[in-house]
Amino acid sequence: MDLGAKIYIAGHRGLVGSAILRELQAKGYTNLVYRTSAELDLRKFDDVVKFFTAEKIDYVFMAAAKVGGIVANNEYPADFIRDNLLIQTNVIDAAYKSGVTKLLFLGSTCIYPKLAPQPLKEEYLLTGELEATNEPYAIAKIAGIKMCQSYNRQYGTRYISVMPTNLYGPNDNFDLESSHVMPALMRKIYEAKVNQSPQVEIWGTGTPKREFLHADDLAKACLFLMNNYESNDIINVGVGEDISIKELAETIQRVVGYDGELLFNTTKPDGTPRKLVDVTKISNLGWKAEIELEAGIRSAYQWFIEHHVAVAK
Ligand SMILES: NC(=O)C1=CN([C@@H]2O[C@H](COP(=O)(O)OP(=O)(O)OC[C@H]3O[C@@H](n4cnc5c(N)ncnc54)[C@H](OP(=O)(O)O)[C@@H]3O)[C@@H](O)[C@H]2O)C=CC1
Ligand SMILES: C[C@H]1O[C@H](OP(=O)(O)OP(=O)(O)OC[C@H]2O[C@@H](n3cnc4c(=O)[nH]c(N)nc43)[C@H](O)[C@@H]2O)[C@@H](O)[C@@H](O)C1=O
Repeated sequence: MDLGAKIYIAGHRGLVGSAILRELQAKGYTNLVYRTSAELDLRKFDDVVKFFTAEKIDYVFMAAAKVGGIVANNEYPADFIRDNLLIQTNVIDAAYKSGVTKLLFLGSTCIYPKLAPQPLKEEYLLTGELEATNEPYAIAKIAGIKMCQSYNRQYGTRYISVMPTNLYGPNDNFDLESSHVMPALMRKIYEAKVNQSPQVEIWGTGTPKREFLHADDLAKACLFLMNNYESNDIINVGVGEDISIKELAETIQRVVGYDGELLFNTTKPDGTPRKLVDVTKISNLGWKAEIELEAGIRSAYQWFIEHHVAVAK
């Protein structure tokens, strides 16, 4: 991408989109376009086509999606499959119709089979049953991958599909009903400390393992891949290490400074037992994550205190 190329960051206020926007600005890209969902609802095809036609966009980072944690996915499956299919179909098709040079689509590691061998290699896509709690969302993501690949084959486009592991960082969603585990535990453990509660509730058994990548690392990977990756095949982005939810909670307890008891609520779902990604492919291209987990949690927690707690006062 030339520094003056016109770049659209879809979902620029979200966890991933805001990190991509910061990274593009830091690298000197100047011709950046973005819209909030109130300004441009990507579920509305005619509006999306009008936007792409008027803006003459060169590159698209596709970080707009209906996103949520395990319980939100489980309780609102229709919203997750419908909104994601609409958003990604409209953006991919409008990008093609308006002659976009290159597009980066973001999937997720939930596209891999629930019980696939670990670490998850890219070739395991569509080799087994998906995890039930997020199957509709995963099916939408798989449709997005197939749509990019099909447009590349039929129309000669350059659309790449990137599969990040679980993410965290600034502008994450801290709503306890709809968030992922990392922001949820930061908030719950912070509130338990402030309220001097002897216990804090953790969903599930605490035994599932997850891998956590800081959104700033993902943003760097996205720019790297936009500039260096052309294949039709999907590519994983992760750190190559995972920890149990119990270990995650203990790490957050250390960061927050709270030594109460962890109470595991086993009426809540565990989800997939493990989803560690194989990062051999991106490592061989010369990219690796830089932010160590506890340091990343410290900085994300600091962001939470400054933007949520301070604002609420
Ligand atoms: N968070 C994670 O752990 C992971 C995320 N991913 C993927 O990364 C991508 C970004 O996720 P993340 O940043 O976490 O999500 P967020 O929920 O933080 O942000 C999503 C963004 O999408 C925009 N958006 C949602 N609906 C619409 C709509 N109808 N029209 C226009 N814009 C819309 C929102 O815009 P606005 O703010 O203006 O409303 C928001 O900024 C997604 O594709 C997700 O699947 C993959 C793996 C893990
Ligand atoms: C990125 C990925 O994110 C989702 O999958 P997930 O990894 O299962 O999501 P999660 O972060 O919400 O949970 C991870 C683990 O953590 C446990 N857990 C404990 N306590 C809390 C808690 O308080 N909140 C949440 N949300 N989880 C908790 C929870 O029970 C589970 O065992 C997909 O739906 C899909 O969106 C997707 O692709």
